[in-house]
Formats: sequence, structure tokens, C-alpha cells
Amino acid sequence: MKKIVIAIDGFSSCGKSTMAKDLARQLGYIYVDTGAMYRAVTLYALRHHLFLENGAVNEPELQQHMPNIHISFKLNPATSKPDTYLNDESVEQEIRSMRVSQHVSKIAAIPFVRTALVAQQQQMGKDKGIVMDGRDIGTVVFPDAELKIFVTASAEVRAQRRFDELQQKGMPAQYDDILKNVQERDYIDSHRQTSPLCKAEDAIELDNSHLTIPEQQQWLVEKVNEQLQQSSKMG
Ligand SMILES: Nc1ncnc2c1ncn2[C@@H]1O[C@H](COP(=O)(O)OP(=O)(O)OP(=O)(O)O)[C@@H](O)[C@H]1O
Ligand SMILES: Nc1ccn([C@@H]2O[C@H](COP(=O)(O)O)[C@@H](O)[C@H]2O)c(=O)n1
Repeated sequence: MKKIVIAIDGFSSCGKSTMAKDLARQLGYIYVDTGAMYRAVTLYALRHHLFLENGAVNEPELQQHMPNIHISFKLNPATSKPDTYLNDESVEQEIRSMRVSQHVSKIAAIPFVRTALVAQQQQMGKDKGIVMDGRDIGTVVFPDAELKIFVTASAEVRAQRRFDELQQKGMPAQYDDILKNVQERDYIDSHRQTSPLCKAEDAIELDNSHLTIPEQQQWLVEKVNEQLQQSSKMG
């Protein structure tokens, strides 16, 4: 069967990686969580005190550090999911913290950061057979992706899902702080100058506010099967 590129974009915490991970496992495709890459750069910047007192990023310093920031993914046999590594250290847990969530959108708005990460993402998908989730996958990273999905859900639903998840993991967080963070990130991500979050013209939109995880997965598998059939016919 011909391999394709599947781009899953959308707002914060709407279920993109849940959908993308399961789909990649089913298809035997590579899965890449591009948000984890921006989060890893953010963690590096926090650890190296590259945020100024006014909250802005010390961009000239960060630019000098960029060649020292190496991000990779390794399959965790215990979870069967890829963990994110920053300079060979697993940072999978730390990059999901509220502290990183509160700083990441500023890092992701910096053009030289995006240029570096987009180049890595394009390299990972050059042989196709990949499911990648993020904000600009269908618009910038793989504008020719065979299947593009754009996921939405209300901010309140998304915040509640993230709150439940952090509770389950024993990571302390307040629902109101999560809701505020989700709304702030949506705003910064959609209004930045470089690669703002937006639906690609040819993306299929899914509002999963009232869908269960199995229901959204079934919807996605149907879309993938339709696309795989079409791609096979086209040779
Ligand atoms: N349809 C759904 N119903 C209920 N919970 C869901 C649904 N889809 C995903 N979730 C849960 O919502 C939370 C956020 O999902 P996920 O991490 O996949 O979102 P995301 O869009 O990848 O987030 P981020 O933008 O932070 O990377 C997870 O706890 C996940 O299990
Ligand atoms: N392609 C992408 C992916 C992510 N971002 C930025 O990273 C933040 C964290 O992403 P999550 O998917 O883990 O929520 C996100 O809020 C964006 O600022 C991006 O710009 N492009």
C-alpha cells in the first residue's frame, strides 16, 4: 500500500496527539508530536535563564544556543509511545508541566526557532508513512500532505480534559489556570506573524467536543481509508 503523509493540526489540548498516536500505531507509520519539540526548546531556554524579567525571550542568546539544542524521540517500551529527549535526556514528563506550557508559545513565535524545527520535521517525513501533529503541519511543514485534519473543541472542554489528565498523573494544576493557558496559547498561536495556527484550505475539520476517543478514532480511520484508496488509484 502506498504510504502517505497525514497532518493533524488544531488548537491546544483538543486531542491531536491522542488521534495521531493511535493512528500511527494502527498504520505502522512514524508518529511525530511537533509540540513536544517546541516544548523541549522552551525547557532548554528556561533552564538556561533565556527569559528576561519582563517575560520576553532573550532572542540573541537563544539563537547562539540553537546549535546546542538536539531533540530526538525514542520509543518507551513501557508505554509503547515515543518519549522526547533533549540532548539525550528524557524530558517527556517535564515538558508537559504548566511552567513549560506558560512559556512555549513565545518560543514558538520566534522565526529562527521555527525554521530550525520545521527543517527537522520535513526531514523526518521525507519518506512519507508519517502522522505529524502540530499547528502548521498542513500549512507549512507538509503543504502537500495527502490528508489534512484540523481539530477543534471548545476551550472549556479542552481545559477539563487536560485538568483530568494532570490529576491522573499526579501533576498539580488548577482548572482555571489551565483554561487561561489554553486560551492564551490559542491567541498567541493564531496571531503570530510566522506560520500562525490556521486551517489549511484543503483540511477536513473535526469538532470533537462531544465525541468520545473511540468515536473520533473511528471518524479518523474512515477518512484515512478513503484517502488511502484514492492515493492507490492515483498510483
Ligand atoms: N474525544 C475526547 N474525549 C475526552 N478526552 C479526550 C478526547 N480526545 C482526547 N482526550 C484527552 O484530552 C487530553 C488532551 O489530548 P491530547 O494530548 O491528545 O491533545 P493535543 O491536542 O495533542 O494537546 P496539545 O496541544 O497540548 O499537544 C488527553 O488527556 C486526552 O486523553
Ligand atoms: N507545529 C507546532 C506545534 C506546536 N507549536 C507551539 O508549541 C506549543 C505546544 O504545543 P502542544 O501541541 O504540545 O500544545 C503550542 O501552543 C504552540 O505554541 C507550534 O507553534 N507549532
